[in-house]
Amino acid sequence: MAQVAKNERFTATVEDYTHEGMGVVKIEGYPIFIPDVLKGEEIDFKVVKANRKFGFGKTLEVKEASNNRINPPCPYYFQCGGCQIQTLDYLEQQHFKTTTVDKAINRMGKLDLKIESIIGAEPPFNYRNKSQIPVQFNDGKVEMGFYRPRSHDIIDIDDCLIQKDIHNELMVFIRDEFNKARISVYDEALHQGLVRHVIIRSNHDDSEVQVAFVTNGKKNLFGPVIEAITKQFPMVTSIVQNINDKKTNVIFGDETITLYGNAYITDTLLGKQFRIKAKSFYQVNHTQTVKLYQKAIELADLKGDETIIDTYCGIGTIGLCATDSAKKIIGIESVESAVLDARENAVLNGVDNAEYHLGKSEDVMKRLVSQGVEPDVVFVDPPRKGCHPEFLEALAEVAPEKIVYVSCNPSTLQRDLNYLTEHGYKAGPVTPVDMFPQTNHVEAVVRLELK
Ligand SMILES: C[S@@+](CC[C@H](N)C(=O)[O-])C[C@H]1O[C@@H](n2cnc3c(N)ncnc32)[C@H](O)[C@@H]1O
Repeated sequence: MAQVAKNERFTATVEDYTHEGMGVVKIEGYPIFIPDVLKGEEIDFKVVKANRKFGFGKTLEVKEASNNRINPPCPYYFQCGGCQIQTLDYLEQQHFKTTTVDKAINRMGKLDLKIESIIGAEPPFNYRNKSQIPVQFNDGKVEMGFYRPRSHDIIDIDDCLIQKDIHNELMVFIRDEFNKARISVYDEALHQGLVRHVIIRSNHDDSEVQVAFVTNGKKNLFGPVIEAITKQFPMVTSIVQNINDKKTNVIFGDETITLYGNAYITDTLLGKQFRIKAKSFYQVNHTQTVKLYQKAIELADLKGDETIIDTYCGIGTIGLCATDSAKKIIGIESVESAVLDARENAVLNGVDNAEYHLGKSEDVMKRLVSQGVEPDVVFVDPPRKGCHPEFLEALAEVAPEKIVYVSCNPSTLQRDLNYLTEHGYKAGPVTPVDMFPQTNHVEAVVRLELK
């Protein structure tokens, strides 16, 4: 393999994409990763970093552009770390994501599964129903926006193309109100000042919106800001303050206080009602969640008399959407506010045979197995790091007839599918779902059945 040096210049054709959406070129077999270039493009580039096995480059000129190249529609795209693939048109984005799932599942692992066409989003903008907006004080004013890539430097943003319009309107309004009220803002380096983040979350038709102020300490200086917000935005039905006084990158702290209205907002999903508190997980793209859940429910193929385990269940959405007539629904979730929401959501939807366990899936599942629980179907929807080995062990031991695995990380999905297919299961086709257009993230869903 050739070794290249920093600042060396080359001309090459982009051969492929990394799973992060960067283009891959090879100089005598040595791979160099370059952002914002498309497969098939001929580019002049310079090497900006050369490691032993791979390097990184920066485009100097696109000599032959792909037909799928577009000008990023967002003016902040080249500074902001929120989106990674806006130079790809939506067709190419979907192609990239389908291929990413295929490579993760089939080329890196021992599996040979069919990858279905990705379930795309229309339109692929203004979908995010949750915005986590860091706040900083700079040049005599409050700034709110999103971080530059790999940094905690905030770009002051007026309009983010992937978050819903109501979020943009509120973000700009709150920033102005913070400036008017001279609100104290957190300084990360000094660990001083009050407001760290503003979190905005809305339901599908914007009839209920929550604003959460995450603060370093308990001071409540928000009276005038709350008055202004609720006067201008009557759909804001919940304003809460979450206290996070730790030196940490984790956004939420332990305590949440309701400042105005309810502690939650309510959303409708597949005809069911869901209450969502600030710290509970809820899928960020409502339209795509409906399609993802419909696919997961289709794969579960329920008859109505099953015992269902919904693990990593959040506020109970998948299990409660899946059926009106299960024998029993057992949810497992590690975040307390989500478990409390899930219990309320069962009641809200008239379901009296659901129980929710607070704890880690790996611990609760083992306990359920030792108590003799015999699920027919298990929904598994873990965070990016995938399932804990002890959870998978317990799952294989209890051996439900069907497992429906929803994943937001194809590489941990592949690892967990490998385990389950070596322990008695056969995996079906994998369906990618584009929950996060303009970013390099991709969701996927697959059914496993006992062999
Ligand atoms: C990707 S979310 C899915 C939630 C839900 N199924 C949905 O569709 O909204 C993953 C959930 O797993 C929870 N979680 C993370 N680690 C966990 C663990 N070890 N055991 C149980 N739940 C966990 C998170 O709090 C989060 O609610």
